[in-house]
Amino acid sequence: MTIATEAHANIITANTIPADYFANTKPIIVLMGVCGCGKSTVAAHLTDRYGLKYAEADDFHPQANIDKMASGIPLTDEDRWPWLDTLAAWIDERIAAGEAAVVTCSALKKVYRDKLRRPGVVFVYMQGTFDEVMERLSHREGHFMKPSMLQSQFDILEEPGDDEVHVNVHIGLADPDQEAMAVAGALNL
Ligand SMILES: Nc1ncnc2c1ncn2[C@@H]1O[C@H](COP(=O)(O)OP(=O)(O)O)[C@@H](O)[C@H]1O
Ligand SMILES: O=C(O)[C@H](O)[C@@H](O)[C@H](O)[C@H](O)COP(=O)(O)O
Repeated sequence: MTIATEAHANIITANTIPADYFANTKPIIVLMGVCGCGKSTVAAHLTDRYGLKYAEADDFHPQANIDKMASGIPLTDEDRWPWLDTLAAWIDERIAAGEAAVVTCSALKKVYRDKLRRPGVVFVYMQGTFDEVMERLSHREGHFMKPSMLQSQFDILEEPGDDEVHVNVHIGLADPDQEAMAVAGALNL
């Protein structure tokens, strides 16, 4: 059980999860947003606390995609479709096994999220300004995705709409554990 505090409430700026959404399904939490917004960090806190299965979408990219991004070239839709399909297959396995899970995936466009959308899937959108995310990215070391790629991610970002089951997390207000607790509170984990 999560004790949500007032501080946690400020971090969550939208929540469109229907009251009975998890009545028959376990939550599949897709942490989404541009590179460097904090998806993997929050995922680590959530999986530690709740023992959830975890998929990092970067691990599902073919090497060619990683090499392309590492050389400073954004992926195209064609690069992304098969990658999203393998991730969707992983989600289907969790649903078939009745397992709750966390997935970290940029899922920047609605059509990408449509590939992952299933009953029980909730998108947790980590929302920040370019400057807020750049501040985080500029301190991250040892990652193939360089800060110079951030603009290309914002260029194609489509924020989740009210017709999508999602929670918005306002980044930059709290440390990662508090962000994870806020997410857990919003999802009633
Ligand atoms: N709540 C936070 N406060 C401050 N820094 C954070 C927070 N969450 C993540 N970071 C830092 O921001 C950087 C990017 O986070 P990361 O989890 O790698 O993002 P993503 O998985 O979305 O690319 C990392 O250096 C991480 O330590
Ligand atoms: O669709 C894409 O362009 C890629 O998925 C891209 O989003 C990349 O994989 C990550 O952004 C880099 O990894 P982090 O998001 O973990 O920084």
